[in-house]
Amino acid sequence: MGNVCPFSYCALRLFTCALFNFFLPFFRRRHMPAFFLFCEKLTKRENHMRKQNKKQGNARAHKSGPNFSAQHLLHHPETIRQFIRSARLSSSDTVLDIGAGKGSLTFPLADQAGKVIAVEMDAEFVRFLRAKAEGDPRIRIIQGDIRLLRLPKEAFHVVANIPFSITTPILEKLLGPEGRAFQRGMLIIEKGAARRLTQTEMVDPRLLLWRMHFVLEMRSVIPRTHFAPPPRVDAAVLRIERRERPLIPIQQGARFVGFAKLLLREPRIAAVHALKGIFTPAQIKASLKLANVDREQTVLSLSMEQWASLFCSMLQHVTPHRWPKG
Ligand SMILES: C[S@@+](CC[C@H](N)C(=O)[O-])C[C@H]1O[C@@H](n2cnc3c(N)ncnc32)[C@H](O)[C@@H]1O
Repeated sequence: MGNVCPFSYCALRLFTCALFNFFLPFFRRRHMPAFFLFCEKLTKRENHMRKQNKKQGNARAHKSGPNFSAQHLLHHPETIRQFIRSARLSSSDTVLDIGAGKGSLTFPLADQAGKVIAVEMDAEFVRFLRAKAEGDPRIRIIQGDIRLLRLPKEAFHVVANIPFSITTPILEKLLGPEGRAFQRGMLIIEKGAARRLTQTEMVDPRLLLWRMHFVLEMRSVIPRTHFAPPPRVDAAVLRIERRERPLIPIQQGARFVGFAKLLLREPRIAAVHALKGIFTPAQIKASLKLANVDREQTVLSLSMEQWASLFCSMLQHVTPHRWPKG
């Protein structure tokens, strides 16, 4: 600024200021509405595109099924070997591999069992499996959703690394009335789920019912790094074995659930109090004695055998109109 005359500098500033103030209202009136309209249009367009993308995403998810993300393939050779060995299969066994993926279990299973039925929902995996199993009479590959398929009618075992996200529907199918021919299972599931299913204190009537007919046991933990891609959490092996003699009659399942639901409304109170709504005082005394239940023992701490004994006492001694509804 050294050689600029201060007078001309001030005059220039005044002139530009006046020019700006003169044209600004004009610009506002003429161009700003257009500018705002343009911005509004842009935002609308962006919102529209966002909605479209969301719709397409949903459609894709729907088409491929909600569980397609559950593709954690087991790739650790030693874990696979141990897992299959622990299933104790013989050449006369039929094995169901639920969610066969690329067959990391299917093919080694065929070397142990007489027949392997591999179920897989992903068309690409199915193509891969069919090509690899071509000409092998021991392996049958079924493409479909396990939840919608019929289970075998003849005795079968399940040895599988199942899609974790549908653990409950798979168990419902195997351990419920549909799984009449299901004998034994070795299932790889989420570690947390394996813990919940095998803990001694239970508040879920349906789980109690399953355990009237099956023994559930958590075996080894499988680190998440043994899968590709690794799941969020570690997995564990759940062993399921049908009891030689069910603790309650098979056909009384719904009634047992009703009984368990009523008692489990307050799982922390003593069973002697929980039973008051069903049994008379004399019946309570006799049933507790027969089931070997202490007067202070809570509902939560009842063993499987005690549950079964109390339920059977109800069937035997209580008039049906007092039985809790399922
Ligand atoms: C955890 S991966 C196990 C794959 C393979 N058994 C292994 O251990 O490498 C589960 C598999 O189940 C398949 N799957 C997911 N939902 C399914 C369903 N509803 N019915 C059948 N297969 C399903 C997935 O495509 C995936 O291949």
